[in-house]
Amino acid sequence: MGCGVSVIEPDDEKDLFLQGRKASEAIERSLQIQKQRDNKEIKLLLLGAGESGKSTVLKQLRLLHQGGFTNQERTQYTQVIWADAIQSMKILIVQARRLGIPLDCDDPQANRFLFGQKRLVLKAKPLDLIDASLAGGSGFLNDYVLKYSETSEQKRRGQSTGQAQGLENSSEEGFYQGGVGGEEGVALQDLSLNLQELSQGLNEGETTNHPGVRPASSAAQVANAIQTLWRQDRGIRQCFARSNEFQLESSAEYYFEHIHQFATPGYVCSDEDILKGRIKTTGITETSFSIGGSSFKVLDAGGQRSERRKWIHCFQGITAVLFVLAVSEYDQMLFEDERVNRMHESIMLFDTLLNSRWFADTPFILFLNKTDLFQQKLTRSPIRQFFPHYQGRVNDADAGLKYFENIFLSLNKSQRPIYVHRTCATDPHSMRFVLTAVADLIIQQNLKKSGIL
Ligand SMILES: Nc1nc2c(ncn2[C@@H]2O[C@H](COP(=O)(O)OP(=O)(O)OP(=O)(O)O)[C@@H](O)[C@H]2O)c(=O)[nH]1
Ligand SMILES: [Mg+2]
Repeated sequence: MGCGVSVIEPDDEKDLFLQGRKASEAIERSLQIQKQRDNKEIKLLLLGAGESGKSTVLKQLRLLHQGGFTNQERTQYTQVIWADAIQSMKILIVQARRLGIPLDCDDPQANRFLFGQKRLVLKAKPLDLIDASLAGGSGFLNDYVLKYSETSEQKRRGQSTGQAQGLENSSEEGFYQGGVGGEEGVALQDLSLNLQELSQGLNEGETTNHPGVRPASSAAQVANAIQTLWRQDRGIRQCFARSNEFQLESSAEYYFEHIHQFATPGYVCSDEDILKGRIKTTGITETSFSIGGSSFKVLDAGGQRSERRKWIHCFQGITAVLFVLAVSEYDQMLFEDERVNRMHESIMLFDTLLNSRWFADTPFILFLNKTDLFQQKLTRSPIRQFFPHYQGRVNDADAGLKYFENIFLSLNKSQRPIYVHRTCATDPHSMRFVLTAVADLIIQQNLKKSGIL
């Protein structure tokens, strides 16, 4: 904010009262100028739980209005996706064991080849196979280790609660605490997924005796092994179909289908890869756009619980809130706390934000996102199993979406309309229409608010 300078005339020099008055007038003028500037700029705040698709929506805006992504981002995503792909396949192998799903690759007698491929994947060390500096340096490494260090599930949970700063007694407390009750009686699932231990176990005596396993495997070999397991092992597919029962990247299937490209040194991600890739947002990013002659500032906030305590810092002067709900996650648990259903978390979050004093006059737009994944899972994961009040048919996507939409709309305690869109944030074609409609709506609302319409 710029500060005006008050000019002191010679006659006024000794008149302290006049000097003071001029100084406050100058400050007042400068505040007015700032306010006018703020009124002109549209501030759109993206909120929602972790992994709901906020940053993907922002990526679509960048494709539409900013010419897309930089080369540095494209190489960064190659590294991150490659590492996530390896780890995602490891997770499927280990989870299959936990869930009692027999894997074709588990039997060295029946299928020596697949067995060898499994060993290759389990022994692969993603951090040795990628260029960590291109992936985002130490920030990436910290997040990455936390993300995949299964023994830290409790730590993840600890980080998501009890660290409230300055909001302990406020009514907004709910949006970072998650509103979850006591821990009594809740058994922590031991996923037996400490991948480090797993790799150590392998190193102790399992390295030399099996055909197909080489001590040091190249990226191409690991990629090949992932592709083979994905295509040929029926147990891996069965386990994937039950991935709502554990934590797996939303785009794991895409990574496996395109595994060789991510393993190729020097590969530069396409727009589609970047839309499918995931880098968790930490803090709040601000991106400016010019849309339809209006200046937009889009604020993208990290949605995981530990990130939400930062939200309040950007609640002032918001023109509209765009709340992103991953509607497909009605059968999944939070990454931060595997006792809590993701849909329940989003409902609580939306309720707290929509009815908070901060946004009493702010328009809300609700994206029912990940409709593609929603549609795909309806039959294998019936909504009624998780939401017993649901009356619609099992595979009726429209009824399912309407059901969740009504739950969210029923939380509205004000007269404000809530604008709802069904979205697949990774699809540039449909998002172009949705985002154009949203921008038009916000521009109109802003003009009305500033008295121009
Ligand atoms: N299939 C599918 N995947 C989606 C969709 N929207 C987002 N994703 C994927 O979901 C993952 C998470 O998306 P992000 O945009 O990073 O989620 P976020 O809300 O920004 O997450 P935080 O930064 O942790 O708050 C990414 O791998 C996206 O590609 C969708 O509509 N369909
Ligand atoms: Mg994000």
